[in-house]
Amino acid sequence: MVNQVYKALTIAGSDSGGGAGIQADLKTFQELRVFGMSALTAVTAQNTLGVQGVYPLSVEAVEQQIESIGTDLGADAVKTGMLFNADIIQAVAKKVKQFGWRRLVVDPVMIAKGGAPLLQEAAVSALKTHLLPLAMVATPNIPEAEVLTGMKIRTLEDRQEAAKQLHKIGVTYVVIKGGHDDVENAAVDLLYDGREFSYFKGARIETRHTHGTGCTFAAAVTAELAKGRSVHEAIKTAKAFIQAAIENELGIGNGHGPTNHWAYRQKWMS
Ligand SMILES: Nc1ncnc2c1ncn2[C@@H]1O[C@H](COP(=O)(O)OP(=O)(O)OP(=O)(O)O)[C@@H](O)[C@H]1O
Ligand SMILES: Cc1ncc(CO)c(N)n1
Repeated sequence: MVNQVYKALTIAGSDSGGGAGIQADLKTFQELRVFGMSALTAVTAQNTLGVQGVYPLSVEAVEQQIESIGTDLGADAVKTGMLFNADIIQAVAKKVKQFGWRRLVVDPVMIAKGGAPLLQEAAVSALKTHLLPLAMVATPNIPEAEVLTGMKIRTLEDRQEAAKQLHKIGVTYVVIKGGHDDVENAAVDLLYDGREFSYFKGARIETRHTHGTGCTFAAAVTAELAKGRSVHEAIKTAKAFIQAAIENELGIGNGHGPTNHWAYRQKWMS
């Protein structure tokens, strides 16, 4: 007998270097035993040193890929990453509504670690108007939460206030990640569900190999949601997944290397 197959779709950009974007998402889905599908929004020429080129796809190409998946395979959960421009964002929102996808994780990717823009400035308002209100979970890092709310986030109280604002926009569960906030050698992610705050804490690891941490974390949340887990459970697993992936660095490339997507599985096998 075939076990139940859970399916997740990622709508994002390709990272030729394999550490972030579509590649990180599909690897993470696979590691968590979820069948991964993809709709590409852009191709990036990228490695551990930076982004050398960004080549967006047409709106038609994005829509058709989603249509092909939605009309046949279906998806138990959907993640968005790099969407690049307002037209693509609107098209993705339209398709998410068309197929009634409720388990939607929006990772509002804006800039790569080296500073290269992965979202046009004019597209921020499209994200707020069209896509975030459909999100079950949104996973901004602190700089992204600042852009989305127009706030400066310095303290934990600021982060809580930003989470409340994003909840008002229509995000059901807001996660503001703490990778950029060094508090007592910990990396603490905050979750707001509209009523209370929860905190997911991990030891901060001193490493330069953090390329794709955000994509990998959000992909792990998506995979767990595809299996029907609660948002709290999904974030707990995602935090353990990214912690193992950062701790067991691969040390490849000459710059900010990728995380280790198979570390979490090895931890349970050894
Ligand atoms: N040095 C670190 N040690 C431990 N955990 C970390 C570290 N850096 C990031 N994390 C964790 O990794 C996850 C992703 O967080 P981060 O804030 O780095 O995302 P991001 O900035 O969106 O990543 P990306 O560079 O891929 O865009 C979070 O769970 C965060 O707590
Ligand atoms: C394609 C792509 N998506 C997301 C990120 C953010 O890590 C990246 N560097 N590249």
